[in-house]
Amino acid sequence: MLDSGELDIASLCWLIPSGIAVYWVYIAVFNIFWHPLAAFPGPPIAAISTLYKAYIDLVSKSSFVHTLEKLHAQYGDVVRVGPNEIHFQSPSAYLEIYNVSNRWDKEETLYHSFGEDRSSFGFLTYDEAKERKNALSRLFSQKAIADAQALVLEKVVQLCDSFEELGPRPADLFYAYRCMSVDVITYLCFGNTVNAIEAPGYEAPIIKAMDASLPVFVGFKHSSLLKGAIMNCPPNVSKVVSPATSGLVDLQQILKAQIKDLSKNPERLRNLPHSTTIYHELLRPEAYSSKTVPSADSLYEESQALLFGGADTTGTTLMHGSFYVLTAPTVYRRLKEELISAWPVLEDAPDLCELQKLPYLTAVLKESLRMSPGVASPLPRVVPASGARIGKVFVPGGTIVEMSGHFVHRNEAIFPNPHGFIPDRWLGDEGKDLDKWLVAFSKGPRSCLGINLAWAELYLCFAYVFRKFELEIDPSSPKELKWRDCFLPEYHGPHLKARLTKVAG
Ligand code: HEM
Repeated sequence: MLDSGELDIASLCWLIPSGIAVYWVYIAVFNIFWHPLAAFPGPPIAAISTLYKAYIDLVSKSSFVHTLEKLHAQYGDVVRVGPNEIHFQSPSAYLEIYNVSNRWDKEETLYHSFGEDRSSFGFLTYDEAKERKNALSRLFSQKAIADAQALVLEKVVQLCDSFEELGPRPADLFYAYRCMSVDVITYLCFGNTVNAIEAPGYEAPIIKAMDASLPVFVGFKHSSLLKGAIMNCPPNVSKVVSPATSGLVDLQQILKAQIKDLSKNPERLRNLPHSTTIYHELLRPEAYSSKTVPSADSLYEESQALLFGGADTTGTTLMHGSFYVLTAPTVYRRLKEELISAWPVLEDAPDLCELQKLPYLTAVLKESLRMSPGVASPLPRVVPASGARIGKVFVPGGTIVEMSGHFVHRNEAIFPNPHGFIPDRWLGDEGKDLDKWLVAFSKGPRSCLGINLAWAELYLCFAYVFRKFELEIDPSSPKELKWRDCFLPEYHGPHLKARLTKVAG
C-alpha cells in the first residue's frame, strides 16, 4: 500500500507535466485562433511560438532574411513571423514604419541582446535615444565630418600604403576594408587606435573577433541565460572559453580602462590626440537635460555600439562595391575614367567635397549600398497602444512590426533587374527620384547616427583605391558573396581578394 507522501510525489510527477502540456496546448490554440493577429497569414508554427525563429537561427542555421523571402512568396506581402510579430515586404510599408513622425520603441529581445542597452543604438525609447544622439550630433554632423576628414583620410592613405607594400601578393579585401573602418572608428571616436591595418594579412585579432561574435549575439537573442553567463564571465575566463573572440575582450579592456580614467579625470581629455572623440561630447554635463554625464558603463556600451555599428557595415559595403566593380569591366573603366579626369595628378588629390560631386562615383556607391546587406535583419519596432495602419492592414497596439531594407533594395518594380549591379540607375532625374528608396541607413528618428562618417569613408576609400591602383580580382575569390543574417551579415568560405598595382603619376 502507498502512503500519502508517495502518492503526492507520484501524482505530482504526472500532474506537473500534464499541466504544462495543457497550458502549451491552450497557448498554441489561442495564438492560432483567438490572438489579435490570428487573421494574419504565416506558418502556423510561427504563430504558436517564438521558438520558430530560434529554430531558424540556431538549429537549421539558415538565414532569417532569406527565409522571409520564401515566406513572402508563399503568404504574400504581410507575414506573421511570431506570435506577436509581423514582417512586411512592400517598399511603401518600409516608409510607413520608419519615418520621422513615428517614435515607436525598438523591440527589447533583439536590441538588448548585444549588451549595449544604454547606448544610442540600444536605448529602446525615442526620448532616451534622442538625448544621446543629440549629444553626439556635434561629432557626426555633415560639417563635423567634413572638418574631421583628415583623420579619416589618414587611415585611407595608410590602407593604400599597405596595399603598395604587398607588391604582387593579393590583398584580402574582406579583412582590409574592415581594418580601415575599425581604425577610423577607434581613432576618430575614441582617440585610440588599434592599428588593425598593420596586422599581417589584415588578420587583426579585433576583426576576427568581431566576426566570430556575430553568431554569439544571435544566441544571446534567444537565451538571456546564455547572455548573462557569457557577458558576466571574467575576461581571462572568457578568453579561454571562447578564444575566437579574445581580440574583442582585449579591446574591451582597453576601452573600459580609458573610460574609467576619463570619467574620473575629465581634464585628461586634453591628452587625447585630437578633440573630436565621443568622450569630448559625452562628458559635457550641459549636453543633458539632467546635467549629469552618463555612467562609465553607459559610455562603454556606447563605444561598443559605435564599433559594431560603424566597422562591419562600412567594410561590408566597400567589399560588395569592389566585388561588383571588379566583375563588371565597363563599370570599372567608367569609374577609372571619371576619377582620372577629376584627379589628373596623383599628388594633387581632391577633397571630400569635390569627390561628392562626381556623379559616377556617387552612383557606384549608392549601388554598392543597395546591393550590400550592411544591416541585414529586419528592424523590429513596437506599435503604440493606439495601433497603426500600415498599407492596407490595421495593426493592433503592442504588435512588433518590422521590415528588412533588403526587400526594398531588391524590389523589381523600383529597381528593375534588382540583382544586377547597375550604377546608371542612380544617374539623371530618374536616378534622383530613386534616392528615397535607398534605405541602407534606415529612415526616421532611429536611422543611422554615423551616416555622414560612413559616406566620407566610402567616398575617400573608393576614390583613393580605384584612382591609385589597377585592381584585378584574384581567382581564389568567390563567384558570389553569400551571407547569413546575423543582424549584420556573416560570411563563410573564401574571401574577396584582389591584386593591386600602383599606377604611375
Ligand atoms: C555603410 C555603413 C553603415 C550602414 C549601412 C549603417 C546602417 C545602419 C542602419 C540600417 C541603422 C538602423 C539600425 C536599427 O534601426 O536598429 C543604423 C543605426 C546606427 N548606426 Fe549605422 N550604418 C553604417 C555606418 C555607421 C557608422 C560609421 C556609425 C558610427 C560610427 C554608425 C552608427 C550607428 C548607430 C549608433 C546607430 C543607432 C541609431 C539609433 O538607434 O537611433 N553606423 N545604421
